Order: sequence, then C-alpha cells, then structure tokens
Amino acid sequence: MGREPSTNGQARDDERPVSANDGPPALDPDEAAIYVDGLAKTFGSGEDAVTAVEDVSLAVAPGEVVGLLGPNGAGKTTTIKSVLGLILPDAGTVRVHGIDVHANPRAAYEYVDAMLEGARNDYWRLTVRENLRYFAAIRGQDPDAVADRHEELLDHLDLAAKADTAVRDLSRGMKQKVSLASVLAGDISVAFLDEPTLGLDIESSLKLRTELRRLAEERGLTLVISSHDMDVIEDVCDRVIIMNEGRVVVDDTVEDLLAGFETRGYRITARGGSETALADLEDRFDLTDVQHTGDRLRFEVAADTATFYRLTDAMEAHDLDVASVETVQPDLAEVFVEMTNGTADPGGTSEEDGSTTREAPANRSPASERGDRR
Ligand SMILES: Nc1ncnc2c1ncn2[C@@H]1O[C@H](COP(=O)(O)OP(=O)(O)OP(=O)(O)O)[C@@H](O)[C@H]1O
Repeated sequence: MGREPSTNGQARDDERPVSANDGPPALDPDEAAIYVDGLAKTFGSGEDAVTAVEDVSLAVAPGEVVGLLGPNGAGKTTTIKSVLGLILPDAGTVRVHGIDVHANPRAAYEYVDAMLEGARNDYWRLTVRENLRYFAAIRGQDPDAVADRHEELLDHLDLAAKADTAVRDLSRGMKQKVSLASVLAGDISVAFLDEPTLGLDIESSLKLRTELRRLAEERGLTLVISSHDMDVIEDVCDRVIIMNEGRVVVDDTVEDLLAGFETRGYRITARGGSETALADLEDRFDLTDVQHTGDRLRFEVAADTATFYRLTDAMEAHDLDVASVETVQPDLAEVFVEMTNGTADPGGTSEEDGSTTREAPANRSPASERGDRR
C-alpha cells in the first residue's frame, strides 16, 4: 500500500523489510471495502485495564484477500469485532464500503459477515441446505430466489452430496465447509474467516484455497483470513497484516515480504581454514548454524550484498575455499516469528483446535446472534 516503513515501537534491525502503518490508510475511505483509522480499545479500567488495540489503521480494497496474523492477544479479534460492529471502540473510524459501522450498523451489516468460531456458527440439527437458506433468510433474502446461488456454492465447496444431511452428522472438515457456506449464503461482500481450512484434509484444503481465490477474483469478495497455517496464507492472500501488542507491525504484500527477506540469508560451505579463521569470521559477521568438522566449514549468514562480498573476501584471506553458496529462502512463518519478536503461533488462536471461544461482547449485532444451537 506504499506506506513508509515504520518500526511502530518494535525492536528491529535496519534491513528488515517492514511496511506497517503509522498514519491513515492509503486507500480512500469510500473506495475501501474495509477502512479502519486510528482504532483504539481498552477493556476494563484502572489496574485491570487491558489495551487490546492502540491506533490501528488498515484498509482492504474490494476483492482483496488479506491475511491478518499475530500472536495471542495481539488485538486481531478486537479489530475484527470492531469492523463487525460487535465492539464499540474508544477511538477511531471504522467503515465498510464507506459506511460508518458505528453510526450505521444495520447498513454496514448488509455487506459483512464472519466465520469466527468455525462450525459452532451453524445449526447442527438442520441440514446443510437448510442452514444456507436460514442464513440467507436472516439477511433478508428470499431463500427460493437465491437457491441457484446456494446450489453453486454447495457444488464449489464439494458439499452437494451432503446437502440434505444434518450438520451434526458430518465430519469436522465438512462442518467447517458448511460454516463457510453459511457465511457466504447471505451474499455478503466482505468476510472475515478464522482458520477456514481447519480440520480439512490436504486435498480439501487445497480445493478450498482455490475456491477462496475464485470468490475473490470472480465475485469481488473481500476476505480477511486468520490462520495458523502459513501455507494457506501464502497461497490465498495478496497481502499480510501482522499485529503485535495491539498494533500493526507489518502491512505488506506476501511477495514483497518474502522478497525482502530473500537476500538476507546464505548457507555457505567451505573447505580449509583454521579455528582462528572461524573465530575471526564469527567476530565480524553474523554467522549461525556453524558446523566445523575436519576440513569442512558450513554456516548460515544474514547479509546484504555488500556484506556478503566482504565475507567472501575475508574467507579468501583466511585460505577458505568456498565450495557452495545457497540462498536461504525464508517462508512466511519465519517472517512472522521475526516480526513478532520470536513469538510462535502464527494464527494466534488459543484453543487446541484453533477455534476461538471467547464470550461475545454485550454490544451484539445480528452477526453474533447465531451459534452453538445444536
Ligand atoms: N472482552 C474483553 N475483556 C477484557 N479483555 C479483553 C476482552 N477481549 C479481549 N481482551 C484482551 O485484549 C487483548 C487483545 O485480545 P484479542 O482477542 O483482540 O487478541 P487476538 O489477537 O485476537 O488474540 P487471540 O489470537 O488469542 O484470539 C488481550 O490481552 C485480551 O485478553
């Protein structure tokens, strides 16, 4: 989104490819599907006060697919629930397709829905098709009028064969897909999906990823996805927003994030050299995973191009023959861990099965009225 790199209070080295937001989002509030500017929310007061989000700004264009990541407690759910109108922020603007969510929640709700608690969203005694009809109906649509679209949805999500089966009789992976279908049944244009591929086998997960991309590209569906599975994020998302401690610390395309890290790592194997030579190199360069056995020295090094050439000069001066140099390809999980100061758990959900089971806030809108009625 062309923002200037910013540390946002994070300790980081100078080379880290970050573009997080300090300032208003780059998109026009009326053009963005999701527009959040200066969002802040503190729960409780006095000694018990917990600042969940602090000056969060982000924007998502129509049809864009964004991964929202962060460790537990980073503020993702608070941000999402603020966009859904389920939480009243202390400060900031939240718009969905230009509509101020808190000034006009009903109008904003026309566009947006979320799968935050997986299969818990659905009515387990109803069949798959009945769930779709129900969720379309509560969004004010005539289920008969949208039946063709529902059949297409069932088809694309490989649910057609189970359309007349009660949700409670389905496997966990199928329930997950029904949950997604129920969210999409109401013909919304913005969806928040928490762990959309949870419980799916590899083949179903890959198919679902393709389907999510298709929905974004062909139907212009705007998606914000949280997941522990970085492969899913890499496969499906155009852009990644990483939150930590209530702030956005990264907002960049997946491509640029990985490209920025790509030049930083080399795995070098060399022959010759002494312990003194190694000690000198370790002193002057950021070597990791060092293995020195007999005549063979192998290590990884984080280096920009200039540093890399200084290193190879130093190796030559120590009579070390470089046998091979490989670029160490980072993946999104590594980027995530580094950006959140070593915190693991990319999806940030807390339960073993990855579902979020926090109580819904008191300020409920229709989006929170479903769920857990089996
Ligand atoms: N209703 C609430 N009352 C008090 N504190 C809350 C409430 N909701 C969230 N918090 C706190 O705000 C902080 C941010 O929580 P939030 O749920 O937004 O983070 P998250 O990134 O979604 O985390 P997780 O991945 O664990 O769900 C946490 O410290 C959390 O304990």
